[in-house]
Amino acid sequence: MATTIPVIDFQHYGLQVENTQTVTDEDLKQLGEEIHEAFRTIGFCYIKNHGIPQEMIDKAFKISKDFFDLPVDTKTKVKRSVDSNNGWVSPGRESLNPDRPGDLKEAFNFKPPDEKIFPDSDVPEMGKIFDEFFVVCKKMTFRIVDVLAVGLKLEDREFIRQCHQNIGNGNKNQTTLRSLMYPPLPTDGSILPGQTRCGEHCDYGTVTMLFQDDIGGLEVCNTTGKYIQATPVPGAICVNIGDLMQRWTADELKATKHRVLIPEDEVKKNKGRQSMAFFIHPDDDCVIKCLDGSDKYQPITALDYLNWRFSLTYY
Ligand SMILES: O=C(O)CCC(=O)C(=O)O
Ligand SMILES: [Fe+2]
Repeated sequence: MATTIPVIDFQHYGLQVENTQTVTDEDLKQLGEEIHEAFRTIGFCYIKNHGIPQEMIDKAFKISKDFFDLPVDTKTKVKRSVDSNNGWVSPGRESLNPDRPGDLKEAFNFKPPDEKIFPDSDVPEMGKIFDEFFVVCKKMTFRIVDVLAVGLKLEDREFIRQCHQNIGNGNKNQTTLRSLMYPPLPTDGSILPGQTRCGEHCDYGTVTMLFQDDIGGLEVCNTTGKYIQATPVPGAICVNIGDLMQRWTADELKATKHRVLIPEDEVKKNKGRQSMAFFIHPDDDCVIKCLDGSDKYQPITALDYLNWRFSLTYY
């Protein structure tokens, strides 16, 4: 029974390994087994030694903070548009658990090549930093799905990677970098009953990479149905499976519910929290058909599936 989130060491297949030809089958098999076991049970793992430079992560957090600190009027100019999902999502706009009041968070979504979404005159470097970060996250995605293909014992080890070829081309793939800000919590009693930082939900896509600051608060539902802390592990990325991957693998892998509650600790309550999620989706026209041939779920394109999920989140 999985009651904790395992840490998987990517030292042999992180981005620091430039020439992947040198990676042994044995190393890949080991990683494949570890990631498969994590996603088959708790649906989450941490990846350490991933090779994404810490400096890049820090810069993306810093520039996001500069953005969220802008006045509401300025942020409103780059508000999320329904047709692209890109842009600013204002506080309370989303309830990831529709049974709860609006989440106490704001967010900024980016999917290239929509450069016009950045508030260039107010935060000049934002577009460049997000672009660079997106590219490196894409590279890391391929490492993760390669390992997953090995773990799933797919005949074609490149199959999942090929289904994600168009990441970064927003006209063909919906993979999105989302920066999140959970502001310090109001002390004036305005928090509604049941309101939280981020309601219980599963992610929609195949895989999510989550970068979080050191405040913590993310909780993951383990196999016993109990929520456990996904305490930030310095330097590690928190990685999880989304509903579409569960569907694709005919429930062999598990998309796990997670949430961010209001901290009980007064000091943490008065602090903001930041995280960044890279939500990975297959190419829009990729038909998601159960990999085991069971047809447990009807085949559906990645885009149709995502649009259906969005229609339940935003109304
Ligand atoms: O901020 C976090 O730690 C989690 C955010 C999350 O789960 C999401 O946006 O889907
Ligand atoms: Fe999530």
